[in-house]
Amino acid sequence: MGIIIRHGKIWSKNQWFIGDLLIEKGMIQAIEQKLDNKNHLHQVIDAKGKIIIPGLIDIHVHLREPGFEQKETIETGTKAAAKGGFTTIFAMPNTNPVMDCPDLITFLKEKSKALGYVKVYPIGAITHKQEGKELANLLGMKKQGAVGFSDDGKGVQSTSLMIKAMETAKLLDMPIIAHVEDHHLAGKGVIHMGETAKQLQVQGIPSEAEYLQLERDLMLAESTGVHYHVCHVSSKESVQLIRNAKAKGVNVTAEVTPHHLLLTEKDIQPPYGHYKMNPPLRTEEDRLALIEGLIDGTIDVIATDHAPHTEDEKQRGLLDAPFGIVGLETAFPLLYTHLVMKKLVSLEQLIEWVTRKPAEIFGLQVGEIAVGLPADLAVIDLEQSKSVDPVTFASKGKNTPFTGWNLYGWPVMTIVEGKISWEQEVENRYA
Ligand SMILES: NC(=O)N[C@@H](CC(=O)O)C(=O)O
Ligand SMILES: [Zn+2]
Ligand SMILES: [Zn+2]
Repeated sequence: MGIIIRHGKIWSKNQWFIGDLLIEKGMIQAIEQKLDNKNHLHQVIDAKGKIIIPGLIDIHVHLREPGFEQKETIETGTKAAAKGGFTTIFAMPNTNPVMDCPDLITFLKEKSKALGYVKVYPIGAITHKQEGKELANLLGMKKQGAVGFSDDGKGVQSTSLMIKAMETAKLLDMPIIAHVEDHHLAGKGVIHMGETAKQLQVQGIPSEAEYLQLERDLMLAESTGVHYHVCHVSSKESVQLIRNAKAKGVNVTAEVTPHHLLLTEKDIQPPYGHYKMNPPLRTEEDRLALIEGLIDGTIDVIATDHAPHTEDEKQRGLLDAPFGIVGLETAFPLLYTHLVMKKLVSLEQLIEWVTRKPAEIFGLQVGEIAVGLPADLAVIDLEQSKSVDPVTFASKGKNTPFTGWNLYGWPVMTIVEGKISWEQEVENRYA
C-alpha cells in the first residue's frame, strides 16, 4: 500500500503542476493530473489548496546529544525538524563529548536513523575536542559518514591549523564548514558593536571579528582549492568578500539564517536572552546586504542555526545567557511571510534556497520532486496563519525572538522516504 496525495500544487522540475502524486516503496512513482486508486489500495491524502515541495534541508542544526540533553535530544530535535517541514538536516559537532571521532559519527547516524523522523548527516569537528590545537581524525569520520568538518561555535584561531585542515579536507574531497570568528576581536561582546550595545552599555562584537577571519580563510581556500562553506554570514563586509571570491573562482559557498535576514540590533528587547546569538544581529545595512547577497547568488542557501538552550539559561540575561536561538519550527513561515509575501523574493527562489541549493552544494541526492526519486516532501498551507507559540514546539528549546509573530505558510505534513513523519492534523487531534 502506498500513498496518493491528491489535488496538490506540486513543485517539480522548476514548474508548478496541479495534480496527484503517488508514493510507493519510499519513491515517487507517478505525478499525473488524475491517478486512480484501484481497489482502494492506497491511502489518499487531500492536498487541495496546498503546495507540495521537496522536503526542506537545513545544513546547520544543533541536536545537543550527547551531553546537553537538557537543551535538546536527537529525538526532540529531529521531531522539531519534521514539524518544520524539514526532511534532511546536518548536525553540528559541538556536543559533549565533541563529535570528533568515527564512533560518535556512527552513534548519531544510527540513533537518528532508528528514530526515523528526518535524515541526519553528521558534521565532524575540525579539531580534537574543538580545542583548536590538533586536527581530529577527519579520514575516520568521513568513512563513518560525516559530510563535512566544522568547529562551529568557535573560529579556528590558528592559521597554520586551518591550512592543515583545508589541505586534509581537500585530499578527502570534503568541505570545511566555517564558523568565522576572531576571538580576540569578539572579546567578551554579547551583541553587535553598535547603537544598541552603546545604549545598553554592554560590550559589542564588531563585524571585523567575522570578516577578517573570513578574508584569511578565503585566501587559504583559494590556495588549497578546498570547498569552503561559510556559516551564518552576518555582515555586509562578509557578503562583499564572498562575492569577490566567487568572481575569482574560489570554491566558496555560504549560508544565512532567517534571523539575520529579518532582524537587526534595533529589535533587541527583553527578554534579552532571546536576542543573543552568535554572530549577533547587526544593522539594517547589513540585513539588506544579506538579502541582496542571497538574490544575486553570493549567498547560496538559508540555514537555521537551530541552537536550543534551556529557559533557565536564557533567563540569565544579556551578559550571562548562552548564544543561540531555535529555528527549525519557524523558518519556513517566517521566510514566506516576511520575504515572499512582502515581494522581496519569489516563492520559487525561497524554495530553491531551502531545498535544491543545499542538496547541490553538498552533493546530496535529495531536494527535488520527480518520478523515480525518493519521496521526501513537505506539504505546506500558504494560507494558514497562526502566531508563533514556543509552548507548541516539539523542540525542547523555546528560545526564540519570534514569539507572537503572526505568520503564514505553515507545514501541514512532512514525508520522509515515503513515510509520514509528521502531520498537523494528527497532532491537533491529540492536542
Ligand atoms: N549560534 C549560536 O549562537 N550558538 C551556537 C553555536 C554557533 O552556531 O556558533 C550554539 O551551539 O549554541
Ligand atoms: Zn557558529
Ligand atoms: Zn551553529
